[in-house]
Amino acid sequence: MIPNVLTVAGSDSGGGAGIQADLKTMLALGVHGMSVVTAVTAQNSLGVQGAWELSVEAVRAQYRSVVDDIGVQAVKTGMLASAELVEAVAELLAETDAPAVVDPVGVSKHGDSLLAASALDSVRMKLLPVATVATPNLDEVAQLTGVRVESEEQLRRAAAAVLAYGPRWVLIKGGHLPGDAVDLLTDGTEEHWLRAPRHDNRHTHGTGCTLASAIASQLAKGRSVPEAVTAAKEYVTGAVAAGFALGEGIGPVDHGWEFRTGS
Ligand SMILES: Nc1ncnc2c1ncn2[C@@H]1O[C@H](COP(=O)(O)OP(=O)(O)OP(=O)(O)O)[C@@H](O)[C@H]1O
Ligand SMILES: Cc1ncc(COP(=O)(O)O)c(N)n1
Repeated sequence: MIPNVLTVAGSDSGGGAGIQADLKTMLALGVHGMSVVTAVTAQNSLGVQGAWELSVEAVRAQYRSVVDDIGVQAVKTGMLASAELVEAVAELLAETDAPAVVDPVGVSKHGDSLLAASALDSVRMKLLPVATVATPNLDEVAQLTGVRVESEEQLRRAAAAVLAYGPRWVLIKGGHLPGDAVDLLTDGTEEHWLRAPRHDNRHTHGTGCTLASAIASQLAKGRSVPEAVTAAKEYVTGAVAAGFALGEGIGPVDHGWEFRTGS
């Protein structure tokens, strides 16, 4: 049986991040991808030119249509835009019997805000507690916990601060630190350091979305959290290495890099 994976996220018209990145990743990893659109963005390699969020009613209806009939083996969340949407999605996740990968998307790679400042408390108190794995980057860690990370050793402190809000596991993404691309996965007991060479490629639009939906895809296939994150890290590292020079600015990672190898 092919597992079903649901992404709850924003649309990126440029196709590098958000819903589009998630569905491409799911196809590449052999699962059936489905989507709940939370917001529509006008976006390209230069930045976000506009964003329009959907109503709570529209988000709930999409979610229920998928879950009630088709069923899901894992859910991934990305851009949720507002406190109302964060709270509605947290409630839906709490009712769903499947692992949830929560990417607490705050700002785009260009610095455009994708989450209202007034939603941060809802992320902390409602969304993080229902996450199987939360995957903040260093800016999101600082926004949510006040912990600033400037070196690998400080990733531990960041992880503890996020775990205090209740996710089962946290993956702190160190992609914005200099040197190797090092992430720390921990549940407060076990620690897994995921290290990959940094690819000197500016086409990294969508790395976070790609990693989180790859984790959800692997969890849906029945892998444990450490196994899923290890496989997802390999996939995103290959996608960054292959990144596309599309547009005038930051191009996307190549979600289909494995199909193109050797062609
Ligand atoms: N230049 C790079 N080379 C290799 N791996 C990278 C590079 N940049 C980021 N990564 C890896 O990509 C994954 C996503 O990390 P990153 O810190 O970029 O997340 P993010 O900021 O949430 O992404 P996004 O900006 O797409 O939201 C991590 O596993 C990180 O280590
Ligand atoms: C709809 C949407 N979701 C998420 C991101 C984050 O991705 P990035 O930080 O690579 O711009 C984005 N830019 N757009």
